[in-house]
Amino acid sequence: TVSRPMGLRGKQQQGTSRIPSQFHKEERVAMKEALKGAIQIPTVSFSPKESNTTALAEFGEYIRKVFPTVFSTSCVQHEVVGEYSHLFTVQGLDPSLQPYMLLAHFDVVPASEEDWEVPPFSGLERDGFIYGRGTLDNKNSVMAILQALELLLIRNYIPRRSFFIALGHDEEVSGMNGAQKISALLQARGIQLAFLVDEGSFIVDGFIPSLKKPFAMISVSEKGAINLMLQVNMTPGHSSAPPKETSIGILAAAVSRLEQAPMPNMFGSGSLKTTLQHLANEFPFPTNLILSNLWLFQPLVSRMMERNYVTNAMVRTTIALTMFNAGVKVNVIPSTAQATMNIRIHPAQTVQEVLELVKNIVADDRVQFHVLSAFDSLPVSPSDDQALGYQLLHQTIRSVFPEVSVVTPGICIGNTDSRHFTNLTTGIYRFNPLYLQPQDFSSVHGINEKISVQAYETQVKFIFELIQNADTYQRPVSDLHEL
Ligand SMILES: CCCCCCCC/C=C\CCCCCCCC(=O)N[C@@H](Cc1ccc(O)cc1)C(=O)O
Ligand SMILES: [Zn+2]
Ligand SMILES: [Zn+2]
Repeated sequence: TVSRPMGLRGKQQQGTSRIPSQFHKEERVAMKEALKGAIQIPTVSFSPKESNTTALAEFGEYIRKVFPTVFSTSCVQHEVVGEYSHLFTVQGLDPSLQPYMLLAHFDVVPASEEDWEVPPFSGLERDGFIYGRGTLDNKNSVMAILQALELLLIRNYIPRRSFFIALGHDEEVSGMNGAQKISALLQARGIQLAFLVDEGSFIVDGFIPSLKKPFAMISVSEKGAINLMLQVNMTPGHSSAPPKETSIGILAAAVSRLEQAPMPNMFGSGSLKTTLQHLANEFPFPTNLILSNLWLFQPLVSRMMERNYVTNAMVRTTIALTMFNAGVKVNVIPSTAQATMNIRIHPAQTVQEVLELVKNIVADDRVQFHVLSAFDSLPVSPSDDQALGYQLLHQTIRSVFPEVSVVTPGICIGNTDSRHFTNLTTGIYRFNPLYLQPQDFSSVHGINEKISVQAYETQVKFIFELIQNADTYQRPVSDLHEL
């Protein structure tokens, strides 16, 4: 099956000639060196209250230095928002075209030196790969977006359609000071976006064992989340005469019950069904037949999806126990035990429904529930012929990755800064133009995160083409029919 972007037919551009996405040797060297320099700035978010603010400020200086044309061209306005985040407004020639946004973040999660093959903030190049925290999540996007714009401006490109580039500084700790403030600022200015492109999905390769070909998944929604703290208070005392049950034991039994009772499989009411239907013909016999007849084989396929952690996360609400605290001394029975968990909510369920299920599984009145934060899954963005953002991504994937034959909508199992922009657009697309294999996925927030020089160049090329593709006068197909 060769899937085609159906919504963008006819003439591509009027007036301006297209700039080929070919870069000189010196430009290619400069772009990889610029990425290495960005990786060397340790812009770590430790918690909502603790980040390396010196590095965040230094990053602002760094992008000014390496992208001088972006900062000196009159059609580009630059603002710092929330102290460290950046908002660029690129003024297009035609105000009748609705603007869009390219979104990325330059804060990173911490990395401990000793586990890595190369120091995580070295940006070292080895065997064609640039190593370091942020090479996939998400300084690659930050740098590629600015790099593509720099190269377009150097070639005297002036966009027709206005667009915003928003670069968050606190995505890894929820985006409240960066992305959310940028969103509020644009809302106050009365801006509505045609669409937005952020991180959150890839050209995925090797996540489904019998599927040999990679496919591009554009995430059109993301799971909801609850950070939940469970607490048990009991009478403290001397460990030499312990009671039958302690706060630690009661809490441990409660969280163990949660681990033993997974949330229900929601495959039947989720978008993974659509994703697999798009992919059906790519599978060998008999999986192709099974996936083409989900009305019959749904129970079988939903069980197959549970077999690996990533596809399992796509069919159900997941609960990860992430913090466990109790006790101060070996011979003191503590009064309080606390366990914190990170719950990711499947779109077919709500925060309230999940909390109800969790309480029923714990089924112990001595366990208190404290919701630290919670939000439902994000609205599903359109992926039909009329969806401009989706169709532009599809078109650009086809031209930059001609070997990728399937582009499919999907769901992001993590959360992204894009969730702060639902007030500005219904078209939120999470897609990084990079191949991702399971071992790459493990390196994100893990060890030895790296990007190949060639993959980074291709990411710059993708954005270079996407910006030009967005300068289209083509209307969604249904509008064309009305003309
Ligand atoms: C047929 C299906 C095959 C599926 C293959 C899927 C492969 C994996 C593809 C994408 C990976 C998902 C990448 C997730 C990016 C999420 C970025 C992130 O880590 N975000 C943080 C943000 C956050 C949210 C809330 C907080 O309080 C702090 C941070 C996250 O934890 O989600
Ligand atoms: Zn990220
Ligand atoms: Zn991350």
